[in-house]
Amino acid sequence: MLRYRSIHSIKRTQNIVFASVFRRNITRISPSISDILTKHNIEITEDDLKHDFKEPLISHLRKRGLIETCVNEEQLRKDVETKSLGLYCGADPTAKSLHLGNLLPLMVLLHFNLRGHRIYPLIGGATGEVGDPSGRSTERSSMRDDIRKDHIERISQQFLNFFINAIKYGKTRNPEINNLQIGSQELKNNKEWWQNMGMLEFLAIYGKHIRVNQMLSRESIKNRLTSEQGIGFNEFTYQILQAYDFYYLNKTFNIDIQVGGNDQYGNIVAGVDLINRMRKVEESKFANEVYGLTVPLLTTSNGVKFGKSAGNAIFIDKELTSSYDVYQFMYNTTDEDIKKFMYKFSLLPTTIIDKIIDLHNTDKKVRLGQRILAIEMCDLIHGDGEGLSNYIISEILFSRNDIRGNFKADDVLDAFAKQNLVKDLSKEQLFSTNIVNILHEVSGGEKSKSEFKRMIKGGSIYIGNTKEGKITDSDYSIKADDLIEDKLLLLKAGKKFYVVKAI
Ligand SMILES: N[C@@H](Cc1ccc(O)cc1)C(=O)O
Repeated sequence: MLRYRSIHSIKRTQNIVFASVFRRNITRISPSISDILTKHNIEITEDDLKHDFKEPLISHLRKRGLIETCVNEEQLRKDVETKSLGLYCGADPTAKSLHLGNLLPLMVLLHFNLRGHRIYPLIGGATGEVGDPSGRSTERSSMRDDIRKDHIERISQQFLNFFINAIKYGKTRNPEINNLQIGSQELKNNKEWWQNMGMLEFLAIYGKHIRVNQMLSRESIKNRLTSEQGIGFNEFTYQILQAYDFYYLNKTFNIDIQVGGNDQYGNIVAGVDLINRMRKVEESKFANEVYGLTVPLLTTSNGVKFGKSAGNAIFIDKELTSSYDVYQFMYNTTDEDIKKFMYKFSLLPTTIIDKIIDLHNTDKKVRLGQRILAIEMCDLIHGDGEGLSNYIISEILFSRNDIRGNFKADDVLDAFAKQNLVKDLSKEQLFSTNIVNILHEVSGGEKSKSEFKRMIKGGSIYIGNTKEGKITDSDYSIKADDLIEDKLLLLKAGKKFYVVKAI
């Protein structure tokens, strides 16, 4: 039963009753998102919170659209519910930062981790030197050693931060996660085992178990063989390196599952094959089955690869892509893609996502779905509260909705403080002089007083973010009423906002 309606259809009195009933359940969720849900009368019940964890994990991941192919699915469905499994997913240090496209396999690791399984993100310190031909039509250009090292350090840190943050984020979206026994997380670098491997040793022990005809039949190789440029021996042998990684990790750390993008299918299967062949040779008896999982290649409804904006990747490193840009990117999601992306990247209960989407569909212009999706993505990557801050900033910049009454003064101050855009001024100072002096002061002398006077004449100075706040008199002095919650003053000069904290 849907216990919510569009805000437009609820009478004020009803609204208050609903809100107070709902708040009991919702307050256990972060205000970053619960305030919006409450405002739209979306109730979260205990059943909603428990629902996803009652589903068998593989079914749940399929429902969330996180699985494209699954090697040995039938057995995996059983093992995942009864055993503690280890999973790994690798990324080569080809760029300074992971990007949104890399997050999908990490979400699979995350869901397993929440249910107690061990996860091992792996940085390809060794494989990065060779270059994966998967999904590429041309050869990778080589990279300087010092640059690769720098990438390795950065991506290793991003891996660790991602999982720490994503789990924290998860707890703010579903308190049920606090009751779970979360699995361990350990970072690996395949340079660790490759740097001591001798070529002779490798060929003698493993070479004969790796079949060249199978290597030639992989999609990524076939395409390149027929290309004019051909394929270098390094890229041709890449799949062996990844196959051996899986074998080594399975034998040494009991890692049972490799997760990757759909273009990694060939490399993952190569690993499963090598493990099975070596087990026969080594006569290992009690070993578990091994598994491969690939996630779909994410494309948008416009047919472009997800995670790129004007051809550039959206990075998870804040210094390369600000969280505000992540928000804007996700806010531009088409209506058709919202559910798909929310299922994949949010840890909100799926029943709540369904309610959000139903409500979104009643009035798409409101862009409720885009807003929540953008908040979810920012909070997942950069921490709870980031999304709300960006939501507030973009509402102030682009919307005519009065922020007074819609946002708490502290949240607005917090949002702008993150961008270093809040200026503290004492109330005595604020109330004792005219608006031109205040503007001059808060702009840091960026514009002269006469320029501000001219702007007032031209009608482009406002208090607040609505038309009603237009200032027409250069001698106007700020009143207590102009402050929001007695502490926030928002000034708009042309396209620019100045945020003042009255102390
Ligand atoms: N080949 C993977 C990275 C990787 C490297 C080593 C592995 O063992 C696993 C995965 C990629 O390019 O995305």
